[in-house]
Amino acid sequence: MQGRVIRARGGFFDVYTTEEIERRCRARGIFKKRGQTVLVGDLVQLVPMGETEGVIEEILPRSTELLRPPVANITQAFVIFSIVEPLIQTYLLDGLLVAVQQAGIRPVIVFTKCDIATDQDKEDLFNQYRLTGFPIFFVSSRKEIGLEDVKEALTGEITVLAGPSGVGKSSLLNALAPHFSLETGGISEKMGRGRHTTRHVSLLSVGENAWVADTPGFSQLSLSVASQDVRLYYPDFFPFAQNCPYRGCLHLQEENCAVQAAVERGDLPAERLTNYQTLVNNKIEQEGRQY
Ligand SMILES: Nc1nc2c(ncn2[C@@H]2O[C@H](COP(=O)(O)OP(=O)(O)OP(=O)(O)O)[C@@H](O)[C@H]2O)c(=O)[nH]1
Ligand SMILES: [Zn+2]
Repeated sequence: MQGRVIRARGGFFDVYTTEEIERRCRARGIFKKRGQTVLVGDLVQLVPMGETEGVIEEILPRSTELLRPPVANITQAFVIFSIVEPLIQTYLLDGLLVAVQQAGIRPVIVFTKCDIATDQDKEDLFNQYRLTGFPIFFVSSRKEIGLEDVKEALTGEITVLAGPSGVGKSSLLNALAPHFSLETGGISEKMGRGRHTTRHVSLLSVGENAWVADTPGFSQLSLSVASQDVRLYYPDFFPFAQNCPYRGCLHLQEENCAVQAAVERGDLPAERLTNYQTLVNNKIEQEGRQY
């Protein structure tokens, strides 16, 4: 029998099985000997025991593996930013898009709190990210705008949420699946998350064959990409970068850089390039300090 590990606690693993029930499982001792750990998100082979228990016999190959939170087989990351309150910082958004792709995970851009943003703001953001080809959603958890489209995007996927504090990640999860009643507003939750409390990641069911990790992932700190590789995560630059005078053009100050030319013509959003250049320059500086 197969199943998906959705929770790990005190040496037990809760596995959602093909029978569509949860079984509380132990892992075979052999994993420890091999130095393997069962992760939340793992697809496992198990032997059922009784009505509600089982033993995990095998971990099936993982497509992705995150360290923070420790979760396997994430297929997509919702990169979540509010447009206002707090005001969007596109530099952080662009950095998260790079970090997510670097982990082999597909980014989905979600702009929250649409109820308090202007149409002009939404249009500008849409135009800024349209050429990346990543899916873009505009939602309001408070006014229940755009939630159906988001639900559809979650189907068949294991999703992790990423984004700064206060942008409405918990509110979005609550709006999608009200039975979670996650704490929102930050304060009480942050106190519960004190330095000494261990946070366990769980997968929450947000519909049939749709799972979301309850602990956000990725941060600016997790971005370990080399300066010359940043450009590999800018699909909106690709069609123009082909015409740069030489391979390996970093699109910084190079003469006849086709990406810079595209921005000057208005074919690429200027902010995408300036954020990119800041990121690359910061990386170059960091690398310089390491030697
Ligand atoms: N106007 C408006 N406010 C919202 C919306 N969604 C969330 N908020 C408010 O934004 C604040 C932060 O929401 P949370 O859901 O706690 O944000 P979070 O991203 O989970 O924050 P952290 O737990 O700190 O990471 C709360 O005061 C919410 O009431 C929305 O759609 N519209
Ligand atoms: Zn270039």
